[in-house]
Amino acid sequence: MFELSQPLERETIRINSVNRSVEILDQRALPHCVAVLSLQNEEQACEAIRSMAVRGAPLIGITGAAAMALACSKDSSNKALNEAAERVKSARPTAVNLAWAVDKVLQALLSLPASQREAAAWDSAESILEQERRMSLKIGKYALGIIEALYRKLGRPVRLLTHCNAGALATVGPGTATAGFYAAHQKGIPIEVYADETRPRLQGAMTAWELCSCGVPVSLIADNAGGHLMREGLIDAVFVGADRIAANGDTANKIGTYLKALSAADNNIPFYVAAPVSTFDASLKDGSGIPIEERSGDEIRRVYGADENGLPASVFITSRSQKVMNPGFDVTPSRLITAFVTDQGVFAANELEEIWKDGKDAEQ
Ligand SMILES: CSC[C@H]1O[C@H](OP(=O)(O)O)[C@H](O)[C@@H]1O
Repeated sequence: MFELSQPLERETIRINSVNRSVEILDQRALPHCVAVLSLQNEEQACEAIRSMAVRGAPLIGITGAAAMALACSKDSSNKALNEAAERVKSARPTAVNLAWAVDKVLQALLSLPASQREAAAWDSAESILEQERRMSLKIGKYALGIIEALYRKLGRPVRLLTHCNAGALATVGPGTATAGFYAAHQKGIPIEVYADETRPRLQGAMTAWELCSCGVPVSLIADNAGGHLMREGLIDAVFVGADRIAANGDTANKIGTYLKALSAADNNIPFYVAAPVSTFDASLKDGSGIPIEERSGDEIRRVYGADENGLPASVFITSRSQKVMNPGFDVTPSRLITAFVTDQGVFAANELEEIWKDGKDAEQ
């Protein structure tokens, strides 16, 4: 069993620019089975993103950058790099981090002579990994301020709800939505986390697993229980991640996030979106333009887990021909979001232009 002694850091992906290798933690069978996959080429990296062997907006961005390095090692011509960029960006459409990272690497390479491109591609991928790790840690610092203020006000453990996995498993640091949870726990501020299981891929079970492995008190709940807990006064704040945030603050995140935001608003509970600047998309004025990924219907028809021997297994919970719909994300309007906790500070929706006035890559 893979034991987490501390938030995963650089364990979800390893990029080695010396031996030109990429290894990922295969998340498809977590927490039952832990496997590390070596990605040998761009195609394998794209499949890892499509199949959600790697998942989480920042992490798929980093994996996209690694895919570009693998592609460049094979063929560093303009044509090959541009074609690879389009293939990688199409692996999953909603998280803007993927396109941001791929385009960042592509633009860096096209400005160089072919002889310098391979080394630069691997350096760029490693640099993006390190940048996302620093962003995750900074988000934790700002989120800690919010949680600590709640603790001082309440004088008891702070009860926090989160949806999906915007944790260490979705980044290369202590996560985005969970970054403040880890920071508060490490500072000795008592918290109790409630993690939505998050049908259909049940990423929330991974949130519970990673938090529990680090000693953070966490309860896994059915998605439909979140509103009830809020109405019963059992939740003090909600922290979620994001896949793409439009200029007005409309936020795409895992399906079900919008329902949690509605419940929070109806019960006057603060609702925070935690995300690095790589998740903001200023080119979209609002959330209507955010592409929503439609995933395989089998994710609804089947449940994936482990058999009595701990080996990956799945069972059908519907007829094999059951018609289903499986949108992977929804959009929460900014009016339902209390504030955005970023690596550059905490911003209300009407302050977001502060984030990119110096350019999205304010941190070099
Ligand atoms: C910091 S992870 C952000 C975001 O990504 C997840 O989506 P998926 O598991 O499909 O890759 C989820 O929406 C998280 O909130």
